[in-house]
Amino acid sequence: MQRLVASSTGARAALCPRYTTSPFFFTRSLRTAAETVPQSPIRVFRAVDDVRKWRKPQMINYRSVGLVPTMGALHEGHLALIRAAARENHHVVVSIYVNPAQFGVKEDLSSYPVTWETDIAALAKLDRELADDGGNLGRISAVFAPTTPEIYPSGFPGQAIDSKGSFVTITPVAEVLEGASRPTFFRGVATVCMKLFNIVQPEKVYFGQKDVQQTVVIRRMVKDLMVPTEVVICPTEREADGLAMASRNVYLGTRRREVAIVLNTALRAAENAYRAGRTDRASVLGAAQDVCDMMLRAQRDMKPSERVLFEIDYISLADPDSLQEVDTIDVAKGAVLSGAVRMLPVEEPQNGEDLGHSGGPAVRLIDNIILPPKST
Ligand SMILES: Nc1ncnc2c1ncn2[C@@H]1O[C@H](COP(=O)(O)OP(=O)(O)OP(=O)(O)O)[C@@H](O)[C@H]1O
Ligand SMILES: CC(C)(CO)[C@@H](O)C(=O)[O-]
Ligand code: BAL
Repeated sequence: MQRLVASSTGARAALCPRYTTSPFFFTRSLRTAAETVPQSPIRVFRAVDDVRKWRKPQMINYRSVGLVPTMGALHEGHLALIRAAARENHHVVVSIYVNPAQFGVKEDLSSYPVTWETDIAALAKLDRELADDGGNLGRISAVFAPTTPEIYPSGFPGQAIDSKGSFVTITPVAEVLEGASRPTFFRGVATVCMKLFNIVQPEKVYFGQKDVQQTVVIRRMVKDLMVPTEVVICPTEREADGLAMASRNVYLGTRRREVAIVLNTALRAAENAYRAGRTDRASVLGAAQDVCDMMLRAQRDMKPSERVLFEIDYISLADPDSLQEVDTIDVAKGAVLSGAVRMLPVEEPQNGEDLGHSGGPAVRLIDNIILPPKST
């Protein structure tokens, strides 16, 4: 039988079994319970220090960690990266952080989809799947979802081009293509990725081919700044019609979703030209341009209440290492075909029409196809 001790601690012990007269246990029991994703053992870390405390023993015990950086609004593309990381690492850490520094001042930071509850439910479900599959080395051990003051301890430097702060810049590869349209984008990406790599200290980091220039920038950063991690690139996951999965697809709504395939259709036409033996820029990119022109003409022939207009930002044929434009494809190296399209808001929205997330603003989508080397 438990004896009640006549002290204030003892009185509390009678009311609540978590309190005991042992000073050691008393101290421990007052600690806040670690946050986890509901119905899963996945820890949720908000603070850099907590990640470091968790990481240290893994390092001492030679347990490998794979990091999957994301901005949340998770879809199958993200889950494929996590699956790849679980196959190759004892622990997977998924970061979810909408990094304001990579958004231009006029970009969609304020409306970027934030779906924390569905994201963590998807992670819990995937983690159970990973546990049941004997082919995996590890599972999802943690989600790192920091706040902006945590990630920018000296204060957030701002989103402006001339912001002052501690930045990582990777030039010239970050200045072309996406970097030309979004001048602060890769400065923000490289800076936050360097921070994430320093915090988590992963053996491997996982990125999607969908953001091809990002993969080139991160590889270059890791190489030039001697970051001790391996960059793994996973293939682009696509919808059934070929549209690259992307968090921003939720902005599209039904009408624009059908036409959003234009970029992938154009890139595939260019790929076919290469496969058919064309290596000159005019033929390869001409095939893509023809598709864009034809699809835009077809939309312009429709009523404003039914059509979808779009603007091609760029379609590029570039060297795979430098991302500089090429006039002729060096078949020993192959090339990167990439592009960006701006889907304009629909005209004359109809009553009850699904316009997409946040009322269907203009949305910029990217895609790419790697043209592989050919043996001569
Ligand atoms: N369809 C996809 N297939 C494979 N990887 C993807 C895909 N979409 C995104 N990723 C990768 O997931 C990681 C996190 O990307 P992010 O959270 O920005 O999602 P996103 O879908 O690219 O968002 P956005 O719509 O803003 O471009 C990146 O490495 C990105 O390349
Ligand atoms: C790599 C990344 C998570 C950095 O914020 C982001 O650019 C993304 O989601 O691709
Ligand atoms: N995946 C790209 C993130 C961005 O556009 O900000």
